[in-house]
Amino acid sequence: MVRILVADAMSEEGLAPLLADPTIEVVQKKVVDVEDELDQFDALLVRSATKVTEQLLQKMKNLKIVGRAGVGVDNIDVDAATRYGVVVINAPNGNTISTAEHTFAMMASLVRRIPQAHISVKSREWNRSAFVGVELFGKHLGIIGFGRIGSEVAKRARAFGMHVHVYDPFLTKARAEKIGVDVCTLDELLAQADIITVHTPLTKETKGLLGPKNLAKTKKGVYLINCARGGIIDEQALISFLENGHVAGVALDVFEQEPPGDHPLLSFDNVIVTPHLGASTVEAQVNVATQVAQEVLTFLQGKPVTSSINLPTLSKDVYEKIQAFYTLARKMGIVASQYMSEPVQEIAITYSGSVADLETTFITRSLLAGFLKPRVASTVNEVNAAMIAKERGIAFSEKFSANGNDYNNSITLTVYGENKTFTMKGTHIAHYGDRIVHFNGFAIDFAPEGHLLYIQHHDKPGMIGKVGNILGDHQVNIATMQVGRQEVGGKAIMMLSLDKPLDDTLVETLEQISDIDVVKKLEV
Ligand SMILES: NC(=O)c1ccc[n+]([C@@H]2O[C@H](COP(=O)([O-])OP(=O)(O)OC[C@H]3O[C@@H](n4cnc5c(N)ncnc54)[C@H](O)[C@@H]3O)[C@@H](O)[C@H]2O)c1
Ligand SMILES: O=C(O)[C@H](O)COP(=O)(O)O
Repeated sequence: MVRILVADAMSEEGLAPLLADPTIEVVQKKVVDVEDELDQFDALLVRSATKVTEQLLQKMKNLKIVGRAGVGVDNIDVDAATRYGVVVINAPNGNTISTAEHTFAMMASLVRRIPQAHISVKSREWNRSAFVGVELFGKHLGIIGFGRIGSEVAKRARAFGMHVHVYDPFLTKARAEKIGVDVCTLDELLAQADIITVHTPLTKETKGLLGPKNLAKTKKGVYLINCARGGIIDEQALISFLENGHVAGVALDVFEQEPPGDHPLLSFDNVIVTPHLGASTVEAQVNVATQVAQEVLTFLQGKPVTSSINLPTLSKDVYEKIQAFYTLARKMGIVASQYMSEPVQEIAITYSGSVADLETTFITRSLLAGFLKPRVASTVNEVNAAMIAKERGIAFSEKFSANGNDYNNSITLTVYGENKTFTMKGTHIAHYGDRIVHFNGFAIDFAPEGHLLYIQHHDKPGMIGKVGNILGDHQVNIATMQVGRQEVGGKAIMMLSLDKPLDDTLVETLEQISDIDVVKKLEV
């Protein structure tokens, strides 16, 4: 039974596919209420309230995936999740419209002083002259961060007859032209805008982006809005610019610390606030919960997820094309790691023929995960394989060749160890399966699966018989056997597939046969 912890409030309608699955148990409780069972969950679903820290990840030993029902993953230690091999997914566009609409609601409320007027009337006052606002029509709106939400805000601003200026260092000219906005520098935006709204993620670069220096470049009487992340507008600087009257008003949905407690900003009459409500609509919550529930289900069924933060993203089509090579690569990694039972410095992978045209990042990660699995105690998978390889000083590279060299497709793996180099080549043949066609300098043809026994020997009559007799005497049945040699009387190999794993003592017995140089058990 798969167990999923839903740690923040989420739409039941969105979670329906998980709740309806009889193989899944969904527990809707806060982390503190399931402290004793944390190691029993396979998946964790959160919004922004639950902090997915390294400590929590350590406790959730069985965790495979974290689903964020929303956009921002700043409450999740993605690096730690990656190290632990935990996939992190989000629902990047389910709440875009709601947040853009909330931004607009805040903008209109801010310039027309609706929250203040509302409180006044509720206090039985009727003071019309105290609440004279300004129009949005004809005003210059500066949008910092022109992604999903920023661009939806722009569409609405244009409908209101506003002039829209956009600053986003990663915005391509083509996209800006398509949407028809004025793209400018940050300084130009700060100088022109009557109202500034921020829609960036909170990063090293955007933290304090509107701080003392940049706020000083804004027009006197500017209005500011933050429905993105607390800290993009520096709260201390904001207090100074409100106190000196430079900033006419501020609308905040987010804070550096949430909840903000008794924050000085809350004392200003011209600061209007909501408790992180951008995504809090029925529609957005159904959207984001549906997106993560579907993705988690897909992931638990062993299929590729499309909105992962720490995995290469694959469409279903691409996944179907790479699936066979993904499996072949994994097996090649497992075999190579066991054959090269020594420190390794570099792994070079060459994709040839049809596989060279595919998205190989995932295939490479699969190979690395296979290679590292026997060498590391912790979980290793596609999520953290590249990171673990780097941590262990194992460089890896990919090369591509259109020519499949006698095969429609092939993957050649070269492993550079401290004392030797090992090469193998594999191919996937439709309706036949995975085959290893070159192994350690020998042409051969075997399926990389089950209990394999590799023997390198001198090409002499009777070698097969000697090996066969010993295995037979110990009740080890040989399922298949492939042989190869470099030249008559030279070095030769046997690759046996056995019906059960071999004891180490038997390996030692085989090593003692004269003219046998190498014996390796390979378990795939
Ligand atoms: N208040 C809420 O409830 C709520 C809801 C949803 C999203 N959000 C937040 O809104 C923000 C935007 O979300 P989105 O879905 O539009 O994200 P997005 O990734 O689509 O857009 C972010 C944009 O910011 C730009 N950007 C990055 N660094 C920048 C910088 N230094 N200067 C200027 N632009 C920069 C990026 O190029 C990108 O275009 C995020 O912080 C998200 O967490 C808040
Ligand atoms: O990043 C987001 O998606 C928003 O901040 C929404 O957060 P919430 O799911 O906690 O409302």
